[in-house]
Amino acid sequence: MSAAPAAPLLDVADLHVWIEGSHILQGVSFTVADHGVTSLLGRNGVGKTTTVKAVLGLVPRTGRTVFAGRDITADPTHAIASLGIGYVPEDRGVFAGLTVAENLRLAERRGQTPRYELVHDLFPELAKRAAQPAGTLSGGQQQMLAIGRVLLNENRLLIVDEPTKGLAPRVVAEVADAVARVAEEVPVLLVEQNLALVRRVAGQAVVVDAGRVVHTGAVLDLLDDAERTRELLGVSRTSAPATHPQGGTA
Ligand SMILES: Nc1ncnc2c1ncn2[C@@H]1O[C@H](COP(=O)(O)OP(=O)(O)OP(=O)(O)O)[C@@H](O)[C@H]1O
Repeated sequence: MSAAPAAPLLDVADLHVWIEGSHILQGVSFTVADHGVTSLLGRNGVGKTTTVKAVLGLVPRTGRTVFAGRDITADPTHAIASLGIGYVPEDRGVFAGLTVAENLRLAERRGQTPRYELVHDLFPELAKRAAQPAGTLSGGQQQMLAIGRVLLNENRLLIVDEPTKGLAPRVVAEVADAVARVAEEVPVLLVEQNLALVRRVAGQAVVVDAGRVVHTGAVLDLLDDAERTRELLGVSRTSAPATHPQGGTA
C-alpha cells in the first residue's frame, strides 16, 4: 500500500476578492507543496498578484486559507508573516537610500538569529556591496537583496512575485539561478511570466484566468503541450531554458 500524500504546506480554497466593486478573484483554489517551486501563472491582469496579497491578508478576502495546518483566513498580515511566510513583492520594496547592510538589518526579526551566512553564501555580491546604497544596485542585484531579506529569517514558505519583471535577459538567468538555489532551502510560490524560467525552476503549475484557477499540474506536462500553453497563457515558445551566462551583472 502506498503512503498517503503529504498534506500541502498552503491550502487555498474558494478565495474571493472584490476591489472597488469589481469581483477580482472569483473562487481561487490551489495548494502549494512543502518543497520545491510552485508557479502561479497567467496572462497580465488575471489576478496573480491579488491572489498572493489575499493569502497574505493584504487585501480583504473571503474563502479559506490554511498554512501548515493552521487556518490563517482571518489573521492579519503581521501574524501571517510571523508564522513563516516571507514575501518578495513585485516592486521588491528595497529602501533605495539605505545601504545593502542596512536593508538586511531592517529585515531582522526579534527573537531569531539572522542567517547572514546563508544569505551571503547564496548571494556573495550582497556581502561585497554591503556599504553600497541599494538604489545604486542593478535590477538583478536589488532582486537578490529583496530575496536575501526574506531568507534572513526562518521562513517556511517564500512568495516571490515576478522577480524577473523588467530585467535584461542575462540578469533573468541570474535570478533563475537564485530562485533555484533558494528553493533548495525553502519552498517557493513563484508568480512568473517568463516561462523558460518557470520550466527551469518550477515543479508544479497553477494557472489563473479571469480570477479563477483554470489548470493545475506538473509544469512540464503543461509547457510541453504547446497548444494548451497557448490556450492558457497566450504564448507557446517556452523552450530555451535560462542558463547562467559567463560574465557579470547588468
Ligand atoms: N487596487 C486596485 N484597484 C483597482 N483594480 C485593481 C487593484 N488591484 C488590482 N486590480 C485589478 O485586478 C485585476 C487583477 O490584478 P492583478 O495585479 O492581481 O493581476 P496579475 O495577474 O498579477 O497581473 P500582472 O501580471 O499584470 O501583474 C486587474 O484587472 C487589475 O486591474
